[in-house]
Amino acid sequence: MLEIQDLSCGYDGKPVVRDVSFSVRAGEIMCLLGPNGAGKTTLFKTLLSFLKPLEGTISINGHSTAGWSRQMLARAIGYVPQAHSAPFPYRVIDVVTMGRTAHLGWFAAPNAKDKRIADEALHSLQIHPLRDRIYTELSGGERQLVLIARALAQRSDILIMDEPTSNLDFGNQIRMLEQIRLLSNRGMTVVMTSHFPDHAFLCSDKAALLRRGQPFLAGTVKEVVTSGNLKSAYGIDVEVAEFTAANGQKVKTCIPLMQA
Ligand SMILES: Nc1ncnc2c1ncn2[C@@H]1O[C@H](COP(=O)(O)OP(=O)(O)OP(=O)(O)O)[C@@H](O)[C@H]1O
Repeated sequence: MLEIQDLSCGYDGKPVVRDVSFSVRAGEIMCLLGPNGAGKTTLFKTLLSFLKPLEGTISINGHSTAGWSRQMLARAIGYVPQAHSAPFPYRVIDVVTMGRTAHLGWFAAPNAKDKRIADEALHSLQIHPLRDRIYTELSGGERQLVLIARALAQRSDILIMDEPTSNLDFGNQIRMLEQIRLLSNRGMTVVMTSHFPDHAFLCSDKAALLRRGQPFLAGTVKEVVTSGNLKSAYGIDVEVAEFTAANGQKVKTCIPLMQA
């Protein structure tokens, strides 16, 4: 569904990220890991066409996205930014309806169908009670869910999520990962970033690792999230452990080893 081949991206002709190739199929989740400044946002900006690729191709359902209008791309890919403070105190329903922009013609205002789709998105995430609340008065976790609802209202098949768990407490991080898993169960393709390799174990089918000055890695979570790869990316010693929980669930986790 989403296929990236030999992609290099960066600024002013200078690559930040080189030779990136991966594919994510419908209903799969890919977790993109990498240290600060490795180029995760730069790669996302390129996937979303805010930056032109320096080399390589991005294809959706076998069609290169080069030359697609912003509207065509927005219908194919929804973007969920980190929960942010909106400059104006919009109501939640208005923020979510903004997700319909890609489907509106020039100067057209959202109609009853757009409002219905926005309401459906709120229901599907079980946050409809927030409908008439003011976005800027919500907690970080609630805002993040509203931004996901906005992307769902966009009705794209692919979701790009920039650190969907940032600013969330421990419980809400896990609830957010469960929510992402539910979206993928409905057939959505999700590419998300995280600063926690455990999140790849918890909810991803695939993982990718951007490392400064080293080759890009992509594959199954088991192939990519290894102690050696994490050490080469983050410069710390990490052990990957597996244990069986009381309910029989097998869980893998990364254990950092302190030097001091
Ligand atoms: N507009 C820009 N012009 C030039 N260089 C930029 C620009 N934006 C980012 N960079 C540089 O590109 C590199 C990658 O930045 P990017 O924001 O993509 O990293 P990241 O992996 O998303 O980092 P973080 O995890 O800290 O958010 C950094 O060295 C950064 O300084």
